[in-house]
Amino acid sequence: MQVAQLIAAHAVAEVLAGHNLTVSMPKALRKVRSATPQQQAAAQDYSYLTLRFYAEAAAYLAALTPKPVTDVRVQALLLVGLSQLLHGGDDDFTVVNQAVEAAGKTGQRWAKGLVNAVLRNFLRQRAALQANMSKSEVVQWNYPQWWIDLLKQQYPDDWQAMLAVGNTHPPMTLRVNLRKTSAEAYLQALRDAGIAAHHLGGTAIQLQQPLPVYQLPGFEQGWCSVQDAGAQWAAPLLDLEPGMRVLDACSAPGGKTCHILESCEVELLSLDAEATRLQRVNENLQRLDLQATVVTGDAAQSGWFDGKLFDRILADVPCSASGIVRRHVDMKWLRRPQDLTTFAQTQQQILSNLWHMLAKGGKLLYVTCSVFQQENEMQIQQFLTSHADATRLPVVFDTALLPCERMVSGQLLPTPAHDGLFYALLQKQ
Ligand SMILES: C[S@@+](CC[C@H](N)C(=O)[O-])C[C@H]1O[C@@H](n2cnc3c(N)ncnc32)[C@H](O)[C@@H]1O
Repeated sequence: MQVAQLIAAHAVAEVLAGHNLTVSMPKALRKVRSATPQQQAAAQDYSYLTLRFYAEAAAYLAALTPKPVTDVRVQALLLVGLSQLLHGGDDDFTVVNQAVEAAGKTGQRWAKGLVNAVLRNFLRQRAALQANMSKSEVVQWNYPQWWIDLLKQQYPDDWQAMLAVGNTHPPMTLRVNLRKTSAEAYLQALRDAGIAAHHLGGTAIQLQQPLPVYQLPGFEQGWCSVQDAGAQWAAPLLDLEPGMRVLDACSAPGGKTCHILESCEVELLSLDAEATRLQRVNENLQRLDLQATVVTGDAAQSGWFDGKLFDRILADVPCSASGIVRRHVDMKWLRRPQDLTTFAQTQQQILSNLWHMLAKGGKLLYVTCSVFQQENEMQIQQFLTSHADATRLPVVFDTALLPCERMVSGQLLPTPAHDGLFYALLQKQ
């Protein structure tokens, strides 16, 4: 798997240079076009592993190299190898041998010798290195200090569990399309296909192991979609009735748009600022055999609005993604504390603009996949002080329908069963 390590090193180096993994991974894969699907999948796994445990791997690398490694690709390859030795399931010597082979392909003659020496020294000195390893919280938890401090302050009872769950493999959860099948029938179809899964409740089924979607029974026929259980709360909370005019204001790739349409016969406008991301909405609508009006537009502006008020608005606003960090491991290292202020401003602009488009008596559901209160509770408090015609309704999660293991006033805390999302329901007087 030296090819996989090499691709992972390309991707990790790009992230450490400030680029998103969603852009860096395809770019890294294009550099090694001969990689098999298995090597590509392994490269993805190694990149995630390295970014999940980056602070720890970087601390070991610093302890093992008297001078910093200046070549970014060789440095990234060492981080990949160390992460595999620390937290991967592969045999130690296979990891080292493959990393040495991969180093030979970096174009640096000295790289093979250095990678060999560093990784073998790690294996030899592991116990002593571990004993002397930094006890800093950054190394212990593998998050930046500002992130740890903010969670400590905002969740004094839960911060450790939240950090720990963010470092685990995310579950793969499906939403069964009740227009085509039932949860019981789909569970049986999975069993018949030899796929282990269990019913979380309502439309949510969790797989024991993640799988490529083409292996899922009836995926192309629209029997199911991939959607975290926490995200499956949006459609039920909207309290939909047939014939309602509904806006999904930040809709791409269309998970919640499609869930709304699977749940109820409504007239839906699916808006997003990014035209390329809206292609995914169209693909999902087509696969699931659903209809919506899909429009490119800025939810913080009104140019796209035809003046007909909406009965329901879903505002699944752009955010830090801190509640889904186990799915977007690069975010821990790419986000900066000041980003929260920028997101909060955009979120407030979107919320205020959409409020004018809501009919009297109508409901707006504000959603983020963040756990930071600047984007969540504080945002809603600020909105309520400046909008006297807004009433906050309680967010009631019906746990007979779906799991909601830890919830604090609309804030779903991330758990093994679901991601961390925030929900606030506002009604116009
Ligand atoms: C959290 S994602 C939405 C996920 C989607 N609701 C789903 O369930 O699949 C946020 C989306 O907001 C879009 N976005 C960001 N700024 C926007 C704006 N000003 N107006 C409309 N959409 C925006 C992004 O392109 C992104 O697709």
